[in-house]
Amino acid sequence: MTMTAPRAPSERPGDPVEHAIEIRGLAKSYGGKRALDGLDLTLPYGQVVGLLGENGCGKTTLLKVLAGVLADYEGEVSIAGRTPGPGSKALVSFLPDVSFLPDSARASSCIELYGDFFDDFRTERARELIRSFGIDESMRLKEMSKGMREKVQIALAMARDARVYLLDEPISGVDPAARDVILQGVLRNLSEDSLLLVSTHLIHDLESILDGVVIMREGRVVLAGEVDDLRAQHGMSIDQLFREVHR
Ligand SMILES: Nc1ncnc2c1ncn2[C@@H]1O[C@H](COP(=O)(O)OP(=O)(O)OP(=O)(O)O)[C@@H](O)[C@H]1O
Repeated sequence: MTMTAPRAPSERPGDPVEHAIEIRGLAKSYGGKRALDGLDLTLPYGQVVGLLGENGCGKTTLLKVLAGVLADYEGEVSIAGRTPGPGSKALVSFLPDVSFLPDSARASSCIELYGDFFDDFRTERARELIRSFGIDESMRLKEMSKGMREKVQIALAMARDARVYLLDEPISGVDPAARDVILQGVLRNLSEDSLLLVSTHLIHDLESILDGVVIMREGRVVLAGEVDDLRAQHGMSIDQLFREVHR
């Protein structure tokens, strides 16, 4: 499945286009269980794309392969022009769906940790985001609720100047009233030539910020496209379309 973006002004007709993500025939099994089953996907820079699909269809597995966390897969995968691995991690900001920061650390120490680790990390941006999400950076993570920890992790992921952001279920623990504040913070810090790929079950909350959508089923992509085109073609919201695909 392929999604296209308008040509950047610097590109000339005939130039080879570097896509943010290019995947051909991706397969990944856990023991005998097939989680990804010959998945094809091409995504351009400059978009916010929602990754949708029922429980167990392979969203997290796909994001882990793209992030360079899972290496034993079959097929061809390119992200930001590189094979996922140590070389791609400098260009790709990955937010996993589990808490990965030391529990006893204060948010301020996590900011320092990220600053030491990633050349593209912007400390002031992280501070501003954490503040705008209503978190006191002197708090320890273990004193925070699940939603507060999620906010810190989102702020850290978005404070990098990455080419591709991969967010796995970023706002599932955040209360509905705060979700808009978080999403606006995410968009505010997203450069126009980056790709943001975000997996979610909260289609209704995210639909307004999405340029594109990828719908997965049983380890493959069953539908991908620009949200405006899909809404016009099918005469329904993305939320309704998702339900139709899974009926
Ligand atoms: N570490 C693992 N060991 C064995 N099987 C796994 C492992 N991780 C995932 N699976 C299996 O791979 C399949 C895809 O799982 P994955 O977590 O990628 O789905 P998902 O679409 O992210 O689901 P959800 O929406 O529930 O988060 C599932 O059948 C799951 O049981």
